[in-house]
Amino acid sequence: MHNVALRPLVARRPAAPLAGTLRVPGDKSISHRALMFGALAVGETRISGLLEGEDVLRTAAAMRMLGAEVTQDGPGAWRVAGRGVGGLAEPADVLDMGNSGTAARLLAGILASHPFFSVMTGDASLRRRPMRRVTEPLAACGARFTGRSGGRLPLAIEGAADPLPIEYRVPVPSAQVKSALLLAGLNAPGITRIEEPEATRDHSENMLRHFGAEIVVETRGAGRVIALVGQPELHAADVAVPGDPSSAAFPLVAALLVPGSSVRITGVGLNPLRCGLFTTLREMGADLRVENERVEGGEPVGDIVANHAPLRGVEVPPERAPSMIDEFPVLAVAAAFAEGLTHMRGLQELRVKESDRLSATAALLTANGVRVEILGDDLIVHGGRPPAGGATVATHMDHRLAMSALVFGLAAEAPVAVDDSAFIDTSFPGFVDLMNGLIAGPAPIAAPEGNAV
Ligand SMILES: O=C(O)C1=C[C@@H](OP(=O)(O)O)[C@@H](O)[C@H](O)C1
Ligand SMILES: C=C(OP(=O)(O)O)C(=O)O
Repeated sequence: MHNVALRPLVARRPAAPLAGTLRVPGDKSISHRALMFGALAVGETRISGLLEGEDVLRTAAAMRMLGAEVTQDGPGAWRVAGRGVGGLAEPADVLDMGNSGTAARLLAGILASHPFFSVMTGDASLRRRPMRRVTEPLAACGARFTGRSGGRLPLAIEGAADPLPIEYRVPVPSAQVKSALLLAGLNAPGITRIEEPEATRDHSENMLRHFGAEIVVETRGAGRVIALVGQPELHAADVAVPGDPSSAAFPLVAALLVPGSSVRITGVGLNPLRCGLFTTLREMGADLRVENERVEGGEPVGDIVANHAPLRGVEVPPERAPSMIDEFPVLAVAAAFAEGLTHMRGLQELRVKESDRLSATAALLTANGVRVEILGDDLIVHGGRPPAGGATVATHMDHRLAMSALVFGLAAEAPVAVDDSAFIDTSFPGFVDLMNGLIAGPAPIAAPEGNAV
């Protein structure tokens, strides 16, 4: 349990369908990277649309502690005056990455190849998450990591004085591990070569190119090999952060589930390595359209229109998992309202997120009257009966569980409560107001009687 006051909420069926046009906050993955690459570039990087969620604010604070000048000019508008590759300075205090796996793991890569001592920690959720997946391969550049049992945070890091380039095949599909190694490779002479057996989100690769690094990406089977030439001069570059498809998932699924709804979400990032949920929902019969497709800041972007439609269960193949890894809790909610079985395969990575999302998602649905099975690393949701609702869901310091449970409550027969909504701010500040703003009449998401939000 964390030590700030809990913020319970309850969601109930709205008096009217969801309708309107909205923008979701900036992409979390791209926001972290814009601040980090900006700090490693020479000159001033200007960022628009930065996600001002807790996770990204932790990265901003860490970059400041490492000597970059990070300034907020207005909502979403930030500037980073960088120190150049290898130019960051020893932090005077512990780097606290809060709830953010991305911030912690990418930062480990940066710290590994800077010749100074640092200590990193995080909140109770992050301190439970595995870090050896980055510290073991990063040690090959000459860095030393000392952590708690299981290699967990807090972690003491002695960065390499003369970092070596790394060659590594990432054993799990993880953009965080890949990105940590690329960040370390930036300050090593020679070629850092990373192979991933399955393609994962490529925002680091795209942004490295955007900042002037030499990087070659080759397809190998279902995966990729990435070769980065070390010690480039990165040049400050402007970054326009698109709306986060992982955040868009919540209003979008809510619109599919609440009868009569029609919602347009503008400026959503449509990187193909992030679009597995949209593909799956279409296969389920969802009425989803993409309009105004365009490229902004090197990433594909479009407006998504979602209209309520009946859904049917589908098989989600394991090779699709990396492209929708954060969307399984909300897909499971959609599956509960679909006709028939939805079988999601190959979800082992869900066990090491902010919570064990495989068992917590199953618990969310079971508590609310939906039949669910976990078979090895697969999740099977039995749809077909109107989900009852009525439970209070334990969210385990996990923003995606909290938002998924509230979306469930908007369509279930009885209201659904969450024990704590505080962590929603890590990725989707303003979520509750934005959802309530789509509905005419009394706010369907609110504090339970007798609780102030
Ligand atoms: O690289 C990134 O920005 C992210 C990668 C994914 O984690 P893994 O690399 O652990 O799969 C994802 O779950 C996380 O929300 C963001
Ligand atoms: C897994 C997530 O984030 P992170 O790993 O950065 O904590 C997420 O946002 O769903």
